[in-house]
Amino acid sequence: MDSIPVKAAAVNQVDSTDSAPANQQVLDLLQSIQQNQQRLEQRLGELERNQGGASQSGDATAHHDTLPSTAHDETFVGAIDQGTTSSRFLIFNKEGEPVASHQIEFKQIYPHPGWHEHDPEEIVTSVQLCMDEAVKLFKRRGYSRDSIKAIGITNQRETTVVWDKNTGEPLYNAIVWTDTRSAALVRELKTRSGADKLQDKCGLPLSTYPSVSKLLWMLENVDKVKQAYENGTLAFGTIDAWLVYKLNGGPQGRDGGVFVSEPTNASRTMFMNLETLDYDNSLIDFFGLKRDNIRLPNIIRSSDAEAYGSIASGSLTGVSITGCLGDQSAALVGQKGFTPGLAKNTYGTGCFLLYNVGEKPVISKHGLLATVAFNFDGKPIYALEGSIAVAGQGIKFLQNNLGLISSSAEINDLAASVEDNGGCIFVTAFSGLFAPYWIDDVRGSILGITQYTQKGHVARATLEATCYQTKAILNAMEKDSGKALTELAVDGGMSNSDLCMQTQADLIGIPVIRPKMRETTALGAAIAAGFAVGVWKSFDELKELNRVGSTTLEPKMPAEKSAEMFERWEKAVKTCSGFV
Ligand SMILES: Nc1ncnc2c1ncn2[C@@H]1O[C@H](COP(=O)(O)OP(=O)(O)O)[C@@H](O)[C@H]1O
Ligand SMILES: O=P(O)(O)OC[C@H](O)CO
Repeated sequence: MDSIPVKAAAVNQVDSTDSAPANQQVLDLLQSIQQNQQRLEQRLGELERNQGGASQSGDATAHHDTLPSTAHDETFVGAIDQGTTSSRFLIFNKEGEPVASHQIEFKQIYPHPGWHEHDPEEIVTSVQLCMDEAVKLFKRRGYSRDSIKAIGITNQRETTVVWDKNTGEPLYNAIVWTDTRSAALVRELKTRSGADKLQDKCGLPLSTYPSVSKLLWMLENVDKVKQAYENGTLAFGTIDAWLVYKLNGGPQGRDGGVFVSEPTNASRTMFMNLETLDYDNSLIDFFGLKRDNIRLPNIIRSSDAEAYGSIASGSLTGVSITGCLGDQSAALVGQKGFTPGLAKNTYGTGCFLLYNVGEKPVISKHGLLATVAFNFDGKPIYALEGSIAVAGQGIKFLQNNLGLISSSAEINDLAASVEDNGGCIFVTAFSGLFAPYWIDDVRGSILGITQYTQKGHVARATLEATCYQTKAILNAMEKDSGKALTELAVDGGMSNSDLCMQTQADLIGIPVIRPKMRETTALGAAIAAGFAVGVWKSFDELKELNRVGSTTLEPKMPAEKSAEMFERWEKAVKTCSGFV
């Protein structure tokens, strides 16, 4: 919203000391104009605060009710958050407060049951548009574009893009992390010798989830991809690599294209060795790929002032990209989970619990993943991860497929219209079940339906499904780490639901802490970028960021009741396993 020019000059020209009583009317009129002007400006301020840089579409998850009182010559860091359902760009000040943002939902492509694609070009254009719109808003608020010192990127992980290294042309739609088309291929891989040793090296179990299975499917099924592989022009990357490449200008960028990734993303391909933080030929061999035929992005640090290049076009042309993190690692950083023992759970499209385990990876024996939390300075920090494939996606299903609600936020009223789940359990296994179960022959199933079941029960069961899986993950984490969490930091779109977060606290029996500013994923990317250019210099400096105004949800349900609910969930999982 542009500010209305203040017409103060005419008012100021009236010198009230000269005024004869006959002029009183004029003075009163001028005073009333001045008061109106002030009211108008106040109202404008309010409107902008309410807009708060909020999203332009769908589920606005911006929570910036107050406009930070920052001096306009401050330093800012931009953050691109390229998620599964939307792209956003946020501009943060040094206090970690977003001062402007823009969000766009983009097309979800479901060509067949179990298939899920994105258009790689649309991903890039949505990001560019978000940057341009957020910068417009930023400038309208009186800030200078030159005060944006660096840009960080955070992104949906595992989603796989392949393109021609010479032309920059995508060779197929991006195959999204949720996609299960490679199930048969994965079953075959599991029978190969050495399959049981993979996780020790790369941290992930064989499943349809990591990027490699998506790449192998394309190599088997898409002629253009096969051909590029044979010609040695096949570039493969996760969304971070694709975005950095395109934002730098593609093949016209520096050195014929900036082609980099970093460990929190590269570790999700199954090609990266967790200890060396580099591609491991034994992993690549296992998958039957020829290293020379495939161009893999260089793995660099998550925070780097030079190597990520800079924005080649649009309103931020010339601004350097200096940090990058997969979205779940970024959320851990944004929640300031820098020390071992800290954990966060992000309820987005899926839901991902990351637990900082320190300087050595922990290979799970109980269905969790080992992953890189961040690598800012060459000393990587690792995390144990519990990945849930369907969280907010279940809510979107009720909205888009069943028409039970018309916006995500409505699920809360619908779920609150009933007292409990009425015996209903929704195993939201649209992509099979991920951690800690890793069952790929199960599909979404609603159990326990009777004549008594109402829409509200299904809504409640949808929210509860993520909470049960979180409980199962925490149980596994406790077994792997030998420690129990004492509280759980949460964020992500679905954490907006009080009912869901209360259910979560009830089921896990520990407090759930939700920050006021929930764009922690973007904040994490900004931190990675800001570190590289000295906006922040130490973890200590970040302690106070986003601390004020958090909500704590204490467990209220009797332990026996929550144990009984969880037992029913586990029974439901067993009941529908093996269905496919
Ligand atoms: N008020 C709300 N209550 C419950 N769920 C919500 C609410 N607002 C958004 N969501 C859910 O949050 C998800 C989006 O969260 P977000 O963190 O933006 O995810 P992503 O990064 O995966 O795109 C959507 O699936 C949506 O259903
Ligand atoms: O889109 P989100 O936020 O659910 O995150 C996607 C994950 O990175 C997939 O591993």
